[in-house]
Amino acid sequence: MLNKVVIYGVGLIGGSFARALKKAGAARHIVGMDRSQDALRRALELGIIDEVGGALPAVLSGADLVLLAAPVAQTERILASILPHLGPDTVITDAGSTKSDVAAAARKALTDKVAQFVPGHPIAGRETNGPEAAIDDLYQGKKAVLTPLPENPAAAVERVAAAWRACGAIIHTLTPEEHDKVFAAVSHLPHLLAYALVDDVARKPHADLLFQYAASGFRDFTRIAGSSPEMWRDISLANQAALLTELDAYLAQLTQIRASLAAGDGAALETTYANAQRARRQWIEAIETAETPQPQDLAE
Ligand SMILES: NC(=O)c1ccc[n+]([C@@H]2O[C@H](COP(=O)([O-])OP(=O)(O)OC[C@H]3O[C@@H](n4cnc5c(N)ncnc54)[C@H](O)[C@@H]3O)[C@@H](O)[C@H]2O)c1
Ligand SMILES: O=C(O)C(=O)C[C@]1(C(=O)O)C=C[C@@H](O)C=C1
Repeated sequence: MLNKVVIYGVGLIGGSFARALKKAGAARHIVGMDRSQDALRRALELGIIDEVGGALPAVLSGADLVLLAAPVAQTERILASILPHLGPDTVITDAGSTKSDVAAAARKALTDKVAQFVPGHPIAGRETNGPEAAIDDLYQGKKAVLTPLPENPAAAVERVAAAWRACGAIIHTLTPEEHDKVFAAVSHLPHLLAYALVDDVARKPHADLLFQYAASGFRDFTRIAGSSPEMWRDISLANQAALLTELDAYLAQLTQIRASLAAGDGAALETTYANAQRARRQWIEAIETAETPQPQDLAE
C-alpha cells in the first residue's frame, strides 16, 4: 500500500494509473499536478485524484511514489523543480514512450539523486487524451517496461514494479537503448505513417470527397492519428535516430513494393501480402494468449 502518490500529468496515462491504483486499494492518497488547471479540476471532479497539488514542499512531503505522465520533453523541467524538495524515501518514475532521452534528462536534472528515478513505460494506451479518457483497466494484462538505471537500488525498482502490478500490468525489463529501438519499429513509426497518410489525404483538393467514402479500412489504419500531436512531436524528436532507421527501412520496402506494382508483378505483391498476413496472425494469437487471464490467474 502506497500512502501518498503524486502524479504529474493527470491525463490518459496518469489518470488511468491513479484509477487503477485506487481500484486495487493500492494507494491511500493521490495528489495531481498539471500545467492545465482544467485538467486538474476535471480529475478532481471525476474522483481520479484526491487533491490538487499546491506548493511543492507540501506536495512532495511524505510521497512514496511520484509518476511523471506528461509529454517526454517536459521531463527535465519537472524533475528540476522536484529536486530541491525531494526527500530520501521518495521514488520517482515516469510513463514516457521513450527512455534514452528520459534517462539522460533525469541524470541532468537530478544529478546525485538520480538513483531515486526508475524509468518506465506502460505498453498500453489509446488515441484519446485528458482526464476524461482515463480508465481503471487500461493496464490490465498489458506490459509495463522498466529500464532501470545502474544506480537504482533494488527496493526502488520493486516499488515501481509493485505499483504497475497493482494496476494489472506484467513487468518486463529492457535497457533504454533496446526499448527505444523496439518502440521505434512497432509504435513510433506506425504513428508517423498514420499522421502522414491522413495529412496527405486532407491536403488533396478533393479531400472532402475522399473522406466521404473513407470507411473502416481507413479508420483502422489511421485511428492513432487521432493522438496528441504534442506528445508525438516529442516522441519523434526524442527517438529521432532509431525512428529514422526504421523510416529508411520502410521507405526501402515501399520502393520495392512500388517496383513490383509498376512491373505488374502480382506474384511479388502476393508474396509480401501473404507474409505480412501470416506474421500478423501469429502476432495476434500470441498477444491474445498472453493477455487472456489463465484459470490459475483467476483463482488468485
Ligand atoms: N497515449 C498513449 O497511448 C501513451 C501510452 C504510453 C505512454 N504514454 C506516455 O505517457 C505520457 C502522457 O501521455 P497521455 O496520453 O496521458 O497524454 P495526455 O495529454 O492525456 O496527458 C498529459 C498531461 O500532462 C500535462 N502536462 C503537460 N506538461 C506538463 C508539465 N510540465 N507539468 C505537469 N503536467 C503537464 C497535460 O496538461 C496533460 O494533462 C507521455 O509521455 C506519453 O509519451 C502515452
Ligand atoms: O493504442 C494506442 O492508441 C497507442 O498508440 C498505444 C501505444 C502504441 O501501441 O503505440 C502508444 C504509445 C505508447 O507509448 C504505448 C502504446
